[in-house]
Amino acid sequence: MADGRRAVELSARDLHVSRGGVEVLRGVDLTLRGGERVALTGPSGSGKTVLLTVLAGFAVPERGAVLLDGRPLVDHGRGLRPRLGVVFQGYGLVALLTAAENVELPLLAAGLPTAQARGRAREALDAVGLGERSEHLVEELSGGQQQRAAVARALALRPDVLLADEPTAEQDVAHRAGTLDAILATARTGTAVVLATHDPDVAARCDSRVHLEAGLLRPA
Ligand SMILES: Nc1ncnc2c1ncn2[C@@H]1O[C@H](COP(=O)(O)OP(=O)(O)OP(=O)(O)O)[C@@H](O)[C@H]1O
Repeated sequence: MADGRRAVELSARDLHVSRGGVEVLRGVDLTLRGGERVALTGPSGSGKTVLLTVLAGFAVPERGAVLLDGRPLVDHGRGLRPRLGVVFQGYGLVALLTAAENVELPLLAAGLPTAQARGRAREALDAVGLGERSEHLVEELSGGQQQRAAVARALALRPDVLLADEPTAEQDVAHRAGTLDAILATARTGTAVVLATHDPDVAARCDSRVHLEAGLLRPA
């Protein structure tokens, strides 16, 4: 591993998840290793977001389990959060903080010294082309800029696993390429990346593709 991190393995076993009385996931299996970049495709409403939410530990499956390095997510306790970077639709940014403060927040929560958190935030914001806007409040940013701030927040964590839900959907062509480059580059330091996307060009840039349909995941 380039920065000394050990290889990670995230595995989902026989996931069954219902939403609104419908079984959205009907026995999903997935194994993801450090350095792998996997595109998650599937029709709108097929359950990509639901799957990412379960992989992130934000929702619990009715059946099956998600294991990080062989242990259930819940067993990792507070140590789990800095290991998982997430970019979800809606972004979850704090509107009255600046972009930089939003990126620094989880780093400080993970115990990083302030100067180091600032440095990492700056680097991540630069990587997604948001350096010049870093001192702006989130509420002053456009939708696309907010999405890039959310990507920067996940990148700055240097997570073992990066789960991203259509992370370039709001971007123009130039920013789409740059943001995608920044996300995919994390695999070089051992991060495992899952990228839900409707964009065939984005899917093509990943190492492998899985397709979710009718509750089941298959290679694409
Ligand atoms: N909280 C909820 N209550 C009821 N139904 C839900 C809930 N969350 C998701 N669903 C349903 O679960 C299914 C899967 O939704 P999900 O958002 O995971 O799809 P998706 O593949 O990410 O779609 P898209 O590509 O449009 O983002 C949909 O039918 C959706 O209506």
